[in-house]
Amino acid sequence: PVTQGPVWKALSPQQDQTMFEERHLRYISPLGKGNFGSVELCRYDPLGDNTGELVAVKKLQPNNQSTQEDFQKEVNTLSALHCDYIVKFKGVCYSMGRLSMSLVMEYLPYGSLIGYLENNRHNVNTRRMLLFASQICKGMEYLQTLRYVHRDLAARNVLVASEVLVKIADFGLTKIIPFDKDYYWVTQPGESPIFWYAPECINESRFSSKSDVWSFGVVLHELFSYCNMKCNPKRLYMQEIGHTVQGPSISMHLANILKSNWRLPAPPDCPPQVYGLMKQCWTYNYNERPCFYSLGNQIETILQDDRE
Ligand SMILES: Cc1cnc(Nc2cc(F)c(C3CCN(C)CC3)c(F)c2)nc1Nc1ccc(F)c(N2CCCS2(=O)=O)c1
Repeated sequence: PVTQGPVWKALSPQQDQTMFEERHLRYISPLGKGNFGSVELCRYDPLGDNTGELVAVKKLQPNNQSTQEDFQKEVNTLSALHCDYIVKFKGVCYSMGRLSMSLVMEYLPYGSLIGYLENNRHNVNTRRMLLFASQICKGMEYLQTLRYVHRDLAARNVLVASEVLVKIADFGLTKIIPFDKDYYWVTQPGESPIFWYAPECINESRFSSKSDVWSFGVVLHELFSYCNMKCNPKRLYMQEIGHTVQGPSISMHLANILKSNWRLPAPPDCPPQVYGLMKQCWTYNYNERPCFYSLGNQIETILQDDRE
């Protein structure tokens, strides 16, 4: 007799942990809004007795930028990532009425790194910043091994899970590098965070893990500036470019000052070794930039030295 292979039993909604039924998803409060859509704090409470868990639910804001298809790609991306330093995917919720889908993720109570550092700058010391930096580095190293390019690494997209743990969030712009190349060429650059972009992203829309390394250098700058609005990257670049420059020519001016080797200045009281790391990330030629593995080791070394 022909032996039957394993018969995959279709999971029922209750058994499938990644299916969230809308009727049990209790809205609590808004967490954030942007051109990406909106993120809300909800409690998933199937027992109806408030013992359910808190979750962060991202709803798609159907507008010209992000389409249902992009959102589906974001869901697929996040559901494939399993790393302590990347926000956890929990599932999806289909609201049948509106035929729309929401992305359900773990809820990180401390919010984005920007708000956290602004509100806690007095009790976050160099060691803690380096701990956060090494966690972001490990998350990015994990992404790189899966051939993902984040393309929007910035302090606003890093969330604080606890006093000693941060996680990378928001994979709305993440792309997978095709198997036969080591970069991703973007055709439709939408709202671009150009002040976190490497030169090759500005000039050729060429994205790779090495351009994520450049953005990591800008995140280090934000970290060691305590995400202070007065010296955030956009402000510092615009001071150098000149506030009279407007619109599309900003990226040309930005590309020029980077070409002439101007870089963001060291944040106040920034340890020289840390500024040295930033400068490595901002090497003009992407082939000469360090990889996340090397950056992680250098951060560990600075943490060791700091301990002695
Ligand atoms: C997945 C996830 C898990 N936990 C959390 N916790 C969280 C907890 C919080 F108290 C806050 C704030 C803290 C400050 N007060 C005033 C309001 C609530 C908060 F903003 C977030 N947020 C998540 N996502 C999320 C939320 C909101 C977002 F704007 C963005 N994004 C931003 C750029 C693209 S983005 O979509 O990544 C992601």
